[in-house]
Order: sequence, then C-alpha cells, then structure tokens
Amino acid sequence: MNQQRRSQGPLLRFTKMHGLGNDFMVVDAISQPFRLRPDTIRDLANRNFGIGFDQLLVVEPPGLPDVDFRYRIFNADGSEVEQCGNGARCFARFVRDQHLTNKKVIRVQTAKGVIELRVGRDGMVMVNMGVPELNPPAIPFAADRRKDVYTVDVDGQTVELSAVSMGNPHGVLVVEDVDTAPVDTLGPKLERHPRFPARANIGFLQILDRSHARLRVFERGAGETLACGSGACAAVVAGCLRGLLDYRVEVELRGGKLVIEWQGDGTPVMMEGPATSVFEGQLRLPADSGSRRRKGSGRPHKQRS
Ligand SMILES: N[C@H](CCC[C@H](N)C(=O)O)C(=O)O
Repeated sequence: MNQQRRSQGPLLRFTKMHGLGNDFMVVDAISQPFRLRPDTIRDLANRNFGIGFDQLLVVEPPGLPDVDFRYRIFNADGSEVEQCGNGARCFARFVRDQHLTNKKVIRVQTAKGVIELRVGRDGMVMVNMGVPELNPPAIPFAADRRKDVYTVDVDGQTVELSAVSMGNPHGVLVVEDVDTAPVDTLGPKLERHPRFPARANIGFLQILDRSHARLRVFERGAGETLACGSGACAAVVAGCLRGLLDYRVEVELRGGKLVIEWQGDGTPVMMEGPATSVFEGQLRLPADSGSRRRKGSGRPHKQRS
C-alpha cells in the first residue's frame, strides 16, 4: 500500500468543456496547486489512454493590476501557446460556474496581451480578441514586407495564403469547398513550414457570400479540430483584407457557428459563440507529473515550458 501511495501524486480537480466541439480540460490553479510537465499534458490529452482534449486551459491569479485572471493554454502536444478563442469563451463560463468571479465583463491576461470576455444572458459569450497583428516579424511569418496575400512554396507547389496573428500565428487559404480542401495533407506541411518559425494554425476558408463563410482549421499542436475561435477571427481578417468579406461574418465550422466582427486595420476582432460544460472530474496524477510543491515554498512551482 505504502509503495502504491508513494507512487501517487495529488488529486487534481478539472472540468471538461468545449466550444463548438473544440474540447478542453479546464483547471482552477487558484484553489489547488498545479504544475504539469509537457509529457504529462500529452498523456492526459490522449483520447484513448487519458482524458482526451485539444487544449488544456489553466486559470491562474492575475499577474497585472487591472485584470481578473491569468489564462494559460497548452496544446495536446504539450506546447504552451498565446491564445485560444473557443477556450476564452469556456474560461468565462468556468470562472463564473466555479464562483471565482461574478463579474459580467472579465479581463484576462494571456501570454500576448489582455482579452475581455462578456457573458451574455442567452449563454453566449462575447470576446474582444484584440487587434490582429499583420506585421510579418510579429506574427511571426518570414516575409520582407507586409502583404494581404503571400505565395509560399510547399514541396514545389505554390500556395497563396494570408498570415495573421491573433496572439497566435495563423495562415489562411481561400478554397472552393472546405469539404474537399486538402486539410489532412497541406495542413501539416504548412503548420511546420519554415516561413512560420513558431509553426502556425492553418485555416481553409470557403466564401459563401460577403457575410457567410465556412472554415476548417488544422491547428498547431492539435491537428484538425471541430472549431477554432482564433482561426475564425484570423480567417475573417484574411477575407476582409482580400476584399471578399464585410465587417460582420457568420463563420460555419464543423462544430457549429461563430459570429465574427472586424472594422478593419487597427481595430479589435470581436467573436461571439457558445461555451459548454460537459462534466467535472478529478484524477490522481502520477507522483512525477511535475505537480509536486517545491521544498520550502508555499506556492506550487510554476511550470516554465
Ligand atoms: N492550436 C492553437 C491554440 C488553440 C487555438 C484554438 N483552439 C482556438 O479556439 O483559438 C495554437 O497553437 O495557437
């Protein structure tokens, strides 16, 4: 028994959530110690041997004076990233469901800035996703100057795409039909293309008319997901830059619809959509999962991935 107990780490409470089928493990790291190594995250993300999720979302105390929480995001491959739009909506629902706040407007610090979440009466959540970044070095995307559309060589094939950061990097292609788009073949090649030095989320955008579009996204660190909130924002920005979309667009993803608004250069992208809580659970972490407290410290050591 002792041997078995010694090999066991602490219990970790979590909530399983999704935004249009883009699914998350959400952890309150305010009321419980939390630190997971990338390999433990990968194990937990596994849909056969773990909990199964596209991203792990972590709620932490604020690190800045005028924000309510800090929001950390880890992909299924264990990589920590800067932004998750569907996750932001679930974050807002989670902190209210868990009584961590009763605010209607919640300011959240991410790795790349502050986003503002607003919970609506109809259960929808509005997110101010911030101003898109189009300057290549800041995306990051390798290009000698900013363009609305770049041509990229992929194994001898010339691909046209737009490059946009919503805090996280996106490449967006316009396609005739998302159902026949080469998501599985071109997605992974572009995700790791050398012109995206931090890798990228790759969106395949089908324009239906100036206010309706369809989108599939091959996500960095997770593969194709049923929906990508930051990807929908990046896709609308790309469509507007190309003169194909108006400022308010209904984006249909495989998991459902988002409404995205963008008034143009220098203005923030607004996203509205649902956030769903599926179940609450707890799991016994392995002793070496990285969630142990440092000797002598009152707070759990924060993972620096
Ligand atoms: N895979 C993304 C993070 C999750 C984004 C997505 N789930 C969303 O809703 O925005 C990245 O590596 O930047």
